[in-house]
Amino acid sequence: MSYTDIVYEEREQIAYIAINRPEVMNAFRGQTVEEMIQAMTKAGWDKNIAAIVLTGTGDRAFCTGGDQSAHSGQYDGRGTAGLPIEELHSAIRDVPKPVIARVQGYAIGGGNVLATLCDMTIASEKAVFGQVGPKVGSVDPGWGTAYLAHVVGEKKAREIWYMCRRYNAQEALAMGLCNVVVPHDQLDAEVTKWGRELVEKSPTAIAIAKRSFNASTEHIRGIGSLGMQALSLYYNTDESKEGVRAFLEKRKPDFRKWVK
Ligand SMILES: CC(C)(COP(=O)(O)OP(=O)(O)OC[C@H]1O[C@@H](n2cnc3c(N)ncnc32)[C@H](O)[C@@H]1OP(=O)(O)O)[C@@H](O)C(=O)NCCC(=O)NCCSC(=O)c1cc(O)c2ccccc2c1O
Repeated sequence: MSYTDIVYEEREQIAYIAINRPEVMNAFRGQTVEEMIQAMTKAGWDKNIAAIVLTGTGDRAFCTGGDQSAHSGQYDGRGTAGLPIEELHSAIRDVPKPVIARVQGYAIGGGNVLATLCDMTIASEKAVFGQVGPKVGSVDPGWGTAYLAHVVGEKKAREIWYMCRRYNAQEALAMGLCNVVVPHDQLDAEVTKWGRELVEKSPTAIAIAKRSFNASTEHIRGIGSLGMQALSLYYNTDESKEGVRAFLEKRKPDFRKWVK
């Protein structure tokens, strides 16, 4: 398959999937998510691949979530809310090998959810993490909220979602949102080092460990798919549309005007 929205590479038994939409800070549209699912599944079930690195091209953004310019009530792809994002989340969870988020810039909105869902996160000191849902008329009702609480704790997860603040790499490290922070120019060397170490490990032991880690949070998949139905209805409200309009018009949203 040839890709338009991502770059896919394999080096030294490590697969690299990079969102390649720097003009929108590596935000994803329907096509992007389809390609990511395809690449994640291909790498995930290839016995020669030991680890998968998920990242974005350029220096500004890992991923800033849904492409707001491809959003008018619903996104432009398939799936409950116009993006097959649940399938991508499932692919990251289900592939029997470690997925590493290489975060070199903004990991915001749905981009933050992707980084959270990866098995491990390696961040550059320039990385910025955060949620924007309640600022732009959206929310991730499964992995992005409930699973985040497993990763950083209930209080911090609620702060992240309700307050929509940005967190630098050191703050993310302190709350357990990433595994390590390295100087920006050493990020690729660090990612390669972790990848090479994984190549040396027993693939079956790692697959069993991953499934075992997954087991205790598997119920969140159901919460997410139920929540996606609600999100789809929410996207069609004036309250949600106000968030998208305000972002594109570069102004503060006035949600209270639209609450029914
Ligand atoms: C990332 C930012 C914090 C950066 O802020 P900064 O001030 O540095 O830069 P700008 O705001 O001026 O942005 C520069 C440039 O990039 C464009 N851009 C940035 N993000 C997006 C985006 N997501 N979509 C489209 N375009 C984007 C921006 O418009 C500027 O373009 P110019 O042409 O004017 O230069 C800040 O940009 C920011 O907060 N971005 C908001 C990101 C956002 O709203 N994300 C979507 C949240 S909702 C979501 O992610 C989501 C996730 C899911 O998993 C879903 C699943 C199913 C359905 C829906 C889902 C969903 O909505």
